[in-house]
Parts: sequence; C-alpha cells; structure tokens
Amino acid sequence: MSEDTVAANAGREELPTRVEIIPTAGIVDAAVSELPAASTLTVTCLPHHGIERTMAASLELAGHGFDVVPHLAARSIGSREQLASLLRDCHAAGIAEVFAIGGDKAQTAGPYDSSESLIRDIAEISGGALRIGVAGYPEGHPAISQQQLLDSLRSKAEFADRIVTQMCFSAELIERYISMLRSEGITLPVWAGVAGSVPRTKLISLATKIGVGSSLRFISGKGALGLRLLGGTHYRPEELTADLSVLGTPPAGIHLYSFNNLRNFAPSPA
Ligand SMILES: NC(=O)C1=CN([C@@H]2O[C@H](COP(=O)(O)OP(=O)(O)OC[C@H]3O[C@@H](n4cnc5c(N)ncnc54)[C@H](O)[C@@H]3O)[C@@H](O)[C@H]2O)C=CC1
Ligand SMILES: Nc1nc(=O)c2c([nH]1)NC[C@@H]1CN(c3ccc(C(=O)N[C@@H](CCC(=O)O)C(=O)O)cc3)CN21
Repeated sequence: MSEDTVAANAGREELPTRVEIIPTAGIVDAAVSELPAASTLTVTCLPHHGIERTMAASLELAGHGFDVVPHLAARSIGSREQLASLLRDCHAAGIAEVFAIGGDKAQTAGPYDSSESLIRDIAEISGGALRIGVAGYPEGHPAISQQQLLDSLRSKAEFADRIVTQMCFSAELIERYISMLRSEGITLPVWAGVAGSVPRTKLISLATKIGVGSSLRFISGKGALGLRLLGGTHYRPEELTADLSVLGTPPAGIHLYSFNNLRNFAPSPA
C-alpha cells in the first residue's frame, strides 16, 4: 500500500455491511462457499417468486449459521394466518429480524396492501420480539409522493428498528436524506442501500425500472468519476462506500444489493 493510500484511508472506519440476495437456485451453496459464516444476509421477495421462496432460502441459510433477514412483502402474503405461520418458522430458525416492504406485486394477495398494515401485525403477532426494517427513499419513489412516504415512515417508525434505503449512488443524497429524517424527528438508524459489483447494463435497466435513474444520471454526469464508475463493464461501489464512511453523520451501515454476485466480497460484521 502506498503512503498516499494510507493517508487517504486515515480515520476511515469501515461501516458494517449486510448483503442482500435474491433466492435463486444455487444461491445458498454460493453463500456458504463465498461468504464468512457470521455474515448478515437479507433475502428479497420478488412478485414472481412469492414469499415461499424467500422463506425456504432464509430457513436454509439460517440452518447454515448465517444471520438472516427475510423480506416480507405485504402484497404477497395471503392472510394473517399465513403471516403468523411465517413468523413461527422464523422464530424456530432463530431468525430475529425481518424487512417489512409493500412489494412490487400489482395485485394484493390478501389483507395487506402496504407495509403499514403489515408491520403492525408483525409487531403484534411477535409480541415485539422481532426487529423490523423498513424502506427509505432518498430520491423519492416513482409512484408515491414525498409526503406519503414521510407519513408512511412516521406511522411505521414506532414498530421499526432501522431504515434501509432504496439503491442510491450518491453519498450527498444519502446525507441529505438522513438530515431530512432527523429534522422530521425520525431517529431510526439508516442503512445506505448500495449496489454491489454489477454489470453496467443490468444496473441501468433495473435503476430505470425502480425509479433511481436520477442518481445514476447524477454519477454519469460527474465527468471522470462518472466514467470511472460506469464506464467499465461493471459498476464498482468502493468509491461510494468510502465517501459514505466519512460523512459528518454517516449511515449506520451499508446494505449491499449484491445481485447475487458474491465473489470477491467479504462483508464486515453487522
Ligand atoms: N426499497 C426496497 O428495497 C424495495 C422497494 N420496493 C418498492 O417500494 C414500494 C413501496 O414499499 P414500502 O416502502 O414498503 O411502502 P408501501 O407499499 O407500504 O407504501 C407506502 C405508502 O404509499 C402508498 N402507495 C404504495 N404504492 C403506491 C402506488 N403505486 N401509488 C400510490 N400510493 C402508493 C401506500 O398506500 C402507503 O400509504 C413497493 O411497492 C415497491 O414498488 C419493493 C421491494 C423492495
Ligand atoms: N421496487 C423495487 N423492487 C425491488 O424488488 C427492489 C428494489 N426496488 N430496490 C432494491 C432491491 C433490488 N432488488 C433486485 C431485484 C431483482 C434483481 C434481479 O436481478 N432480478 C433478475 C431476475 C431474478 C429472478 O427472477 O430470478 C432480473 O434479471 O431482473 C436485482 C435486484 C430488489 N429490490
């Protein structure tokens, strides 16, 4: 390591990191072989997969000793009884935290049309014994107004233990978001959602779909930096995570959207 690098890293504390995975075939084996045993893994719930795949992968990963956080998508849960059964399975597997999210499913499968009603039932059924994460949107949401997002966060805050942000590419936007929350009296720890090393084309198509295109444009407009981040075949998160770690009020940790690319990645404990 050169002296310049040492100087540049001085005072930089590495933020704790969690890794989000998609429950595709083979991902459990990949996690076992690629990730340190104590890693915290969060497991997405995609509309076309259903909650069953999220739970099956989560239970399997917990069996391997990982600290696991299943995503419970409100619109994919068929009934309060199904929710109670999922929570029993979590408890039996030693899973201590879940992520309560509305989910992208167009049609609501049961009684929960948003994460607001879901989080209340999770808290009630578990008797407050589970930690719960909720989503935050530093760049807003393509279909939900800022006011609605803030009202939604306020109503969930008393049941929630952390906010995990939507994928974002700008430390400045994350910082602004955290200070907005604080000025609104929301004091929950904020974990910054950061894309892992992902093929550039995949990132661009997904970012457009989920409404985070503007911060991608933000980095692509940053001249040499933008080119460095997006000009190769893969996006690289290192620059962003380094910037986040030196913010005046840094996030509580990094939530890494891995896109199931687990190779060459060793998270620090969360
Ligand atoms: N940030 C993330 O990691 C993920 C985000 N999502 C997306 O985020 C959305 C929001 O999820 P949550 O933050 O849990 O909020 P939510 O789905 O619980 O909704 C928050 C508030 O906005 C309203 N709302 C929801 N969808 C709306 C729409 N299409 N038009 C108008 N109002 C709407 C709800 O009624 C509620 O009052 C999901 O539906 C999905 O599109 C999905 C998976 C992961
Ligand atoms: N609106 C929204 N929905 C989400 O599901 C979501 C967000 N936002 N923000 C952050 C993360 C990122 N997520 C994802 C979801 C899917 C892929 C993905 O690679 N999907 C594959 C299909 C996988 C499969 O079906 O097996 C793809 O090719 O699109 C990546 C990141 C999930 N999360």
